[in-house]
Amino acid sequence: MPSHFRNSIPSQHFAAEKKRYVLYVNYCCPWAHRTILALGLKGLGDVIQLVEADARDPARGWYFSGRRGPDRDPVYGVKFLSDLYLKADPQYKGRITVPMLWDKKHETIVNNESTEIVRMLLEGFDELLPPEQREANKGEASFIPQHLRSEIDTFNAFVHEMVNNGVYKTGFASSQKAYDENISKLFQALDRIEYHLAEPDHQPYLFGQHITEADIRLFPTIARFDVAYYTLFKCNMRMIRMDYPRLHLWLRRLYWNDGPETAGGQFKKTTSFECVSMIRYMIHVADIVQIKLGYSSVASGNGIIPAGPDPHVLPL
Ligand SMILES: N[C@@H](CCC(=O)N[C@@H](CS)C(=O)NCC(=O)O)C(=O)O
Repeated sequence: MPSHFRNSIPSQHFAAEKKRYVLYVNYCCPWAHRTILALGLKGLGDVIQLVEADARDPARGWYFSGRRGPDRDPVYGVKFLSDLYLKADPQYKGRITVPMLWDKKHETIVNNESTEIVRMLLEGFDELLPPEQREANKGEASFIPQHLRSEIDTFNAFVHEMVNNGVYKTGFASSQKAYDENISKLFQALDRIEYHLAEPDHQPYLFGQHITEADIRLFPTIARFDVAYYTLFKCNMRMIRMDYPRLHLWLRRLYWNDGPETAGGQFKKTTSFECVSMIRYMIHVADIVQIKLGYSSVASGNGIIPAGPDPHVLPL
């Protein structure tokens, strides 16, 4: 279902301003993860407030439990994310999703579509940053270099459909036929990315020497693959660590890199395997939602967290 709030920053109503916007996330959610990554990599921690809704209620959706994140929304003191959706639009009947970008000035939702939020974070706040951190001044090191823009857009669209969404289509297939079709497409897509990474221009990162938006959008799915999707979503034809040497190296390079290009280790710091149950919310069991527990509750229905793989990400 398409997201409902689709405004941009900067635009006539939504200027890029420090401390005006709040990004609501959950660390288990791969769509939120990409926005948390973009925020961290761009060094926007002082510009945009990051708030975690760490739990999910079967009837009312995401809320602030106080276990990992705050016990109330720090802006309005409400308990449920749905209160903010209804504040933005009292008639709203759509899904209450994270990530969600909130504007404190107009007291409304700017956008709740992760692909668009990522673009805004990467490019829309540059006037507030020091000149050397602005995309226009970074040349080939920018997150979406001019000469690669259409290639990155095409790659992102493919990854979105076949991989980011592909694991869900496989995991939640409601017939054997749908499962068979989706798992086959998913692994064909992973094979294609493995092949893409064989090109000298596509190493060490997806588009060469510098981390781009394409890396940011693929990482949350691949980081969860062996740990959650392989078993719990039955995406088990091949494993990243066993069967995709280039993709595995790409994953570990991003995960273990704590230098300036990852703004001090943003890929590792933002990947929370401990975060409660990635899938629990999908089967409508109320609890904290984190990657491993979350997924395990959904798939098996009994909340048992699998032991492996150990370690979650192998050393570089
Ligand atoms: N198109 C959205 C999808 C976001 C999404 O589905 N988020 C999930 C968490 S991983 C969610 O909030 N689900 C709650 C629900 O559907 O009620 C995006 O990419 O931002």
